[in-house]
Amino acid sequence: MLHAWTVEQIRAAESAALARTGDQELMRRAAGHVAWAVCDRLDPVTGAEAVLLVGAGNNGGDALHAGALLRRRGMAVTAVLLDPGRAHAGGLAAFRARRGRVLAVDGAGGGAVAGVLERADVVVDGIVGIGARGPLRPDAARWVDLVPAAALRVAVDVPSGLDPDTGTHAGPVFTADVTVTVGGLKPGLLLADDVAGTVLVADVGFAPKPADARVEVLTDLDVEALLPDPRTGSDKYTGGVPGIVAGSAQYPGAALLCVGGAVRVRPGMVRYAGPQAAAVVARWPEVVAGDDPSRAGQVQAWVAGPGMGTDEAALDRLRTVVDADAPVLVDADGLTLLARHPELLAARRDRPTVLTPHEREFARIFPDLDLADRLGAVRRAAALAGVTVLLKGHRTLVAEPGGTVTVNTTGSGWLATAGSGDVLSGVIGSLLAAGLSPATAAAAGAHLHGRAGERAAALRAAGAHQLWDLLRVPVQR
Ligand SMILES: NC(=O)C1=CN([C@@H]2O[C@H](COP(=O)(O)OP(=O)(O)OC[C@H]3O[C@@H](n4cnc5c(N)ncnc54)[C@H](O)[C@@H]3O)[C@@H](O)[C@H]2O)[C@@H](O)CC1
Ligand SMILES: Nc1ncnc2c1ncn2[C@@H]1O[C@H](COP(=O)(O)OP(=O)(O)O)[C@@H](O)[C@H]1O
Ligand SMILES: [K+]
Repeated sequence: MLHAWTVEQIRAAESAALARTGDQELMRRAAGHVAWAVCDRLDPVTGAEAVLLVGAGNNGGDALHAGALLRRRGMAVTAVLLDPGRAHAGGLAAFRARRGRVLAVDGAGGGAVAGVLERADVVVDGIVGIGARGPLRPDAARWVDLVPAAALRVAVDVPSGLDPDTGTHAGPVFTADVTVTVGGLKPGLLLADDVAGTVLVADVGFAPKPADARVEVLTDLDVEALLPDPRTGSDKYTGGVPGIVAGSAQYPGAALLCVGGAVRVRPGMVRYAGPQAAAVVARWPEVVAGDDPSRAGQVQAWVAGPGMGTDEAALDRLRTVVDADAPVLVDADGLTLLARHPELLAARRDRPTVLTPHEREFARIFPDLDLADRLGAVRRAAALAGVTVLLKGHRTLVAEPGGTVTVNTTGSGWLATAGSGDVLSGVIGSLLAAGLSPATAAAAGAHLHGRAGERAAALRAAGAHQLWDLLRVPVQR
């Protein structure tokens, strides 16, 4: 498992290390990682031109020390000092000692900066790191806007303009190919991967405690360990029995897609209870199907919602599963019904429950929560409703009422296809039935679904039903 920490937590861990090791040494270590990230991506290194955007804090100090190292590798390096009087003294001395070129934006050098940036092979962003307050100020933002897209763009610690805690950016932001982040991951880097690029964690000798992290990422190995395959002595019930309430005359395909997700994640038994029983069995002969969830027999977790419609019959089925003792996942039309009947959601408070909205569905159920900050919104939603909330999107987030959020980092745009969410809810239903906790089932399901989406992209396999075959492909080691 990977962990991410807030700025406050990073600062607390850093201050202990500062007392032990001293800030110059930490900075030199951070700079070493930045220089390595640059050299590893350039060919040839010697003779390449780098520009450092240097702010007034220690983030600029990291960049200047990195610039000194790049000079040693034979690069032409120019440091652009955005606040020349306050540039980090130790960093500037190290950089000058290596005969780096310095331009001050408030002096004669200001006019030359645009030209230097235009020619750069590499731009290192040391404008601000975790000391940033609010959106980039205009005097810094103007240089970010001039960074050429063709250059290798390397951010030190955090891309300037990006809020490290939330991944939001209200104004201009340094768009990085690589972010070398110091001491530990920050949540914003996970959420705004389009801004942070590849994230490398620079180990400089301190790290906050994993147990303190409130943001996590599952890895392939974590998920694989959660999915034990059948063993000698297993029977069809030991893997858990999911029950699926999905599909309608209007959306028959949703029943097949959702059931398919459930069947293909774990063997065992899947039940179906809805108006598409005949079609489900025709496609999935292993499924035990009927039309009434109250007469479905033993079910260890219910999934209700994909394409089920929002009429009285759908509402009756939803009431049945909400009243059930088993864990329940509600998706799609089921969420629309919950928004109209908040008493149904209140009835699930503190019981194993997962809601899987996309942003429009989320806004219907939690109209007061601002989705500009998705991490904050999903966390508040879980706390308000007292259930696990999975917010879909390019970065799917899973929040549990205790406040921990799992960020899913697998996936591809090929998942943005009708019915792909139906497959996801079936996958998670199977994992819930297998006994995983709501948050773990949701996060592991999103991870598997995302990997299937990546394989779909590689194979150019269009259509949500293609995901069935791609869900349980063994991890390559
Ligand atoms: N303290 C240390 O010894 C270490 C610090 N490290 C680096 O130091 C950084 C933190 O350093 P600082 O605390 O000095 O803070 P920063 O360097 O991140 O930012 C402070 C500077 O940015 C300016 N600033 C703040 N908000 C701004 C905005 N919205 N627009 C434009 N300018 C803004 C401030 O006026 C100040 O000059 C980390 O991100 C990391 O890169 C690492 O080298 C590890 C060791
Ligand atoms: N651009 C994207 N990148 C990665 N995953 C995406 C993207 N867009 C959507 N997804 C994923 O695809 C799925 C779509 O689900 P949903 O919106 O419920 O669609 P449907 O209702 O048609 O099944 C979700 O798992 C979501 O996270
Ligand atoms: K930065």
